[in-house]
Amino acid sequence: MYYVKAPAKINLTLDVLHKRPDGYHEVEMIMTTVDLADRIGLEVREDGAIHILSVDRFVPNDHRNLAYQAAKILKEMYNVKLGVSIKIEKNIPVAAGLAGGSSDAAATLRGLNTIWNLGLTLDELAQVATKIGSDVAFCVYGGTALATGRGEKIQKLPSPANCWVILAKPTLGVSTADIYGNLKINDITHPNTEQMIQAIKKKDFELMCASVGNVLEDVTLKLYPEVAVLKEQMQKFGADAVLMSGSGPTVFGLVNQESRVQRVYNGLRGFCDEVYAVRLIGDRDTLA
Ligand SMILES: C[C@](O)(CO)[C@H](O)COP(=O)(O)OP(=O)(O)OC[C@H]1O[C@@H](n2ccc(N)nc2=O)[C@H](O)[C@@H]1O
Ligand SMILES: Nc1ncnc2c1ncn2[C@@H]1O[C@H](COP(=O)(O)OP(=O)(O)OP(=O)(O)O)[C@@H](O)[C@H]1O
Repeated sequence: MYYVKAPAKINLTLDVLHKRPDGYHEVEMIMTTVDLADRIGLEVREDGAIHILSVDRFVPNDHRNLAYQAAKILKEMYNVKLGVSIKIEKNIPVAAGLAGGSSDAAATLRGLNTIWNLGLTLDELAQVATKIGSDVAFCVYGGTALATGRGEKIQKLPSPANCWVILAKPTLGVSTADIYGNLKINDITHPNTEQMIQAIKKKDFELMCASVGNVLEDVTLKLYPEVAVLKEQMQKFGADAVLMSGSGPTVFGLVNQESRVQRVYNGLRGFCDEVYAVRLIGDRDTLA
């Protein structure tokens, strides 16, 4: 079995510029990977079939799985005769705003490139990724990046100031399409993406905390008030910056002092079953 790591992402910023004629939203967002990861095991099959093995009851075991779709598209595009068995060990919460499915698909692309001996570059794999979902291209590279277009155009950024990330996921899943669908374009407070880029380049933790922003947050908070409560709790327990990731409902807190990590983590455990204290990975080389 050949294993590949599929880390979760958080959005340090997420801005929407306008709605496009194709129904997608033109975005400008900064994403970075954290060290909460699924593990994808791949085994070549001589019969050409694609099989998914997953024990998580929320993760589909068939063609609906994004890892399955990744294998199918890659196989068709490059006329591969071999098949694959894909084992998914799920650690990233599902439908959480952490790109779990997208990262599984991206890891599958990277892994198949190796075990099917395709010799493709990451840029070529990212092209394939855009056919699977908007977040998959970013997940092919990992690290930290500015994503534009519908999320598939990736410009690499250096890794930000290192810090702890507390993730808290309430027991509800959200539909990304619903959240974008409820966004009122004329009623948006835009985050300062340029300032966040400067904060990352200077490895300035305080400026990074001052620059976080996600225009989807208000939409999700209105639909699910429990997410707002979680945000307040995270602030109260002393995180330096608190934001919802992606379309939610996971809320993350940035903390740079190790002594405060435990306080925020323990405080939230009282309110929320799924709490994780992880570190920013931020650097794409860690995927290699
Ligand atoms: C919320 C984020 O996760 C932030 O990173 C992404 O923008 C969404 O990425 P994703 O889950 O990979 O999204 P996709 O699977 O491509 O799209 C799901 C649905 O979200 C909406 N969608 C997604 C991306 C985008 N730029 N505009 C949209 O309006 C569309 O209704 C689409 O049908
Ligand atoms: N490998 C996979 N892991 C998890 N969910 C998957 C996978 N493949 C397909 N799905 C489906 O995708 C849905 C969304 O799951 P996912 O965990 O990717 O959401 P997300 O973290 O909100 O993604 P994003 O942040 O990219 O919007 C799930 O409800 C599930 O049915």
